Amino acid sequence: MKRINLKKVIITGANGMLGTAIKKALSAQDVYAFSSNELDITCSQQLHKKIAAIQPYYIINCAAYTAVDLAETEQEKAYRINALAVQKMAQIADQYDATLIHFSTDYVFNGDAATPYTSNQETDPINIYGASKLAGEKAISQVNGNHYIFRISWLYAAHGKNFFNWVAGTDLEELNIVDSQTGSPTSALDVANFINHLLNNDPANYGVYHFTNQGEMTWYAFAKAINQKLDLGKNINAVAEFKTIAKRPAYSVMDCEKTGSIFNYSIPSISDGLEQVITLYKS
Ligand SMILES: NC(=O)C1=CN([C@@H]2O[C@H](COP(=O)(O)OP(=O)(O)OC[C@H]3O[C@@H](n4cnc5c(N)ncnc54)[C@H](OP(=O)(O)O)[C@@H]3O)[C@@H](O)[C@H]2O)C=CC1
Ligand SMILES: Cc1cn([C@H]2C[C@H](O)[C@@H](COP(=O)(O)OP(=O)(O)O[C@H]3O[C@@H](C)C(=O)[C@@H](O)[C@H]3O)O2)c(=O)[nH]c1=O
Repeated sequence: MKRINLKKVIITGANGMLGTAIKKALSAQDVYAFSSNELDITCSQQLHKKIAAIQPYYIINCAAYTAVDLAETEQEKAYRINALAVQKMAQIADQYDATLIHFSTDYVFNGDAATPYTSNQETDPINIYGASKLAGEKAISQVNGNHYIFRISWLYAAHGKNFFNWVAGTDLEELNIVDSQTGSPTSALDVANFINHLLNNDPANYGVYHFTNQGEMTWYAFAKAINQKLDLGKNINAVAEFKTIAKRPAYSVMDCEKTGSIFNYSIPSISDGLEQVITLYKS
C-alpha cells in the first residue's frame, strides 16, 4: 500500500542494534531502510543517489563504526565512517532539505565530572572512537542545517552485540566486571520510541541533545541486575580495573533535562528500560 500522507524516512545502518530497533518502532512511517550492503555511507555517490531518488523528509543515521578497542588501531576507518561520511551526509541532507537525525556518544566526555554532563559542557574524548564521533558532531554542526544530534550511552537490546546479550549468553559462570565506570545503560527500544515521538511531534529545535535511560550505575551493577532479573545464577565480582585497549571515561552520565522539556517527553528509567528488554529477551 502506498503511504502518500506520510513523510519519507531513510534509515542508514538499518541492520545494526539501534537501526533494527528504530526500523521496528517506525513501522507506521514511510521508511526506506538500508543495511551497510545496500548503502555504504562512505560512498557519497551512493548517498547522493539514494537521497535524490527518495527525497526523504528525515534521514536517520544509525550507521557507525562502534568497535571501541579496535578503533585505536583502525583510526582512519573510524574517522572515515564516523566523521567524513557524516559530514557528507549532512551536506547532502541540507541540499535536499532533509532533516538529519544523528547519534553520538557519552564517550565524547573525558569522565572527570562528578555530576551529569549537560549538552553544552566541554567535550574531551579519551579514546579514538569518542574522538571520531566528536569530529562527526562538529562536521554536522558546521553544515548548519536541520540537524539533530542525540548523544546516547551504553546501548543494549535483546538483539545485536551488546553488554546485556554478552552477560545473558556467556557460558562463564564467574564474571569480573568493573565498578569504576559509571554511566546510564540505555535500551535501544527506548531510543527508538523517542525517535518515533520526535517524528510525530517535531519541534524543529535543532541541535545537540542527550538521551539516556534515567539514572546511573556501574557496569558491575548493570551485570548484577541482568544476572538477577534473568536468574542466571552467575558469580559477578566487582573489579577496580578490567584491562582494555581503549580507555573508557570513569563517569559519563548525561543530563537529559533539556531533551525532556524541548520534546515534551518523559524519558523512562534504567529499571523500566531493563524490564522491557528482559521481557523481550525471554519471549
Ligand atoms: N552501542 C552503543 O553502546 C552506543 C552506540 N552509540 C551510537 O549509536 C549509533 C548506533 O550504534 P549501534 O546500533 O550500537 O551500532 P552497531 O555497531 O550495532 O550498528 C552500526 C551499523 O552501522 C553499519 N555500518 C558500518 N559502516 C557502515 C558504512 N560505511 N555504511 C553503512 N553502514 C555502515 C554496520 O553494518 P556492518 O555490521 O555491516 O558493518 C552496522 O549495521 C552509532 O552512532 C553509535 O556511535 C552511542 C552510544 C552507545
Ligand atoms: C568483557 C568484560 C568487559 N568488562 C568491561 C569493559 C568495559 O569497561 C565494560 C563494557 O564493555 P563493552 O565492551 O560492552 O563496552 P564499550 O564498548 O566500552 O561500550 C561503549 O560502546 C560504545 C559504542 C559507546 O558509544 C558507549 O556508550 C559504550 O556503550 O565492561 C569487564 O569489566 N569485564 C569483562 O569480562
